[in-house]
Amino acid sequence: MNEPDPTLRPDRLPEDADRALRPQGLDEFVGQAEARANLRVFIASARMRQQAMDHTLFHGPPGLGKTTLAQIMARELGVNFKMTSGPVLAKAGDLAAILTNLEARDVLFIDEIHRLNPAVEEVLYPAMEDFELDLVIGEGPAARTVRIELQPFTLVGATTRLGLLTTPLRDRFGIPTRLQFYTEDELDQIVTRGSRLLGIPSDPEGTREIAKRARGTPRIAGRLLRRVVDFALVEGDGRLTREIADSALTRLGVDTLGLDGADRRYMMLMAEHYGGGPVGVETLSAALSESRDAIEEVIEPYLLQQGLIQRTPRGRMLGQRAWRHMGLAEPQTTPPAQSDMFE
Ligand SMILES: Nc1ncnc2c1ncn2[C@@H]1O[C@H](COP(=O)(O)OP(=O)(O)OP(=O)(O)O)[C@@H](O)[C@H]1O
Ligand SMILES: [Mg+2]
Repeated sequence: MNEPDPTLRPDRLPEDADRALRPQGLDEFVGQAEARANLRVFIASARMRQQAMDHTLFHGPPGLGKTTLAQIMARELGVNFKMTSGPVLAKAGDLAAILTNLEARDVLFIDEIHRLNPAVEEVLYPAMEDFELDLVIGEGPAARTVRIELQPFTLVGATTRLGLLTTPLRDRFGIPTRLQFYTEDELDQIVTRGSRLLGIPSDPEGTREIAKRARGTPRIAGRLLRRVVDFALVEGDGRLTREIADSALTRLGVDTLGLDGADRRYMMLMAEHYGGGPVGVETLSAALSESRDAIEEVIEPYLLQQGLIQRTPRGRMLGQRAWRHMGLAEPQTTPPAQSDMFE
């Protein structure tokens, strides 16, 4: 009677559950209301004018839907989607080959665009601005430039590090769009939709528990949902309940704020070794054996958004909320520079 329905076994879940959960159109895409409303207008306008949509840059922490939105743009524009990434484009010729193969109005998506090699970036400027390619043929005094006309296209760039983009590149995007962390309600909708797509019955309190602990990030919500479903099938009766979600997430080391082991290690280090800061990011990176990039791109944005840490000119500081969350007493000696901050 309590045997799980065999058709719901985890190994019968869609092969690529990540792809299965990916929204296909703007209407299915939850959250980012402002970005979505603007994109809807720009897409409709480009279609009416029958022109390539303006170049678009998505920036924000990982897993918030940059790649998904780029794919949706191509689909809604009714054009091809070509995808590459900054580190993959080693030589100017690599990019030239891709650009010359684009059809009119196609979307070219370059992920991690802050990691473009400068020589490749040079090629991108005239391509973005005038749909032209200036290729240097030969070397030394015999070198000459040939100009190749390109089809008008839309470049969609994505980056987790806006600050690392060069100004000339950044300025060539007509539509810069910052993606925000999702609210609990939005994540709840995403989880509810996900469990429906996976064929798993869910209680509202069950999906809510995952939403609360998804770190504001749809990719994490999807991953946690799949793990909770595993527990629901194997240890429960196949239903996503609050109890199952809570016990599964706790066993996975995801706490009530959605923080994981890396987040807690970061906060505990600051509390126990640096009295709550200020601490420089290089120091934290060395002590945690985490790359500076991982700290700045993955760990810190959510802690900052949650008011668990602050960034000051002298380094990172733990916020009051972090001390409370860790169940530790905040040291009483407030450094003078912080004395104008209210308790
Ligand atoms: N608004 C949304 N609604 C539902 N699911 C979403 C939404 N945004 C993202 N997702 C899901 O979250 C996952 C991550 O999205 P995506 O790959 O687009 O993130 P990203 O911003 O490109 O991340 P990265 O910076 O790591 O490349 C995907 O599986 C996608 O289906
Ligand atoms: Mg991506």
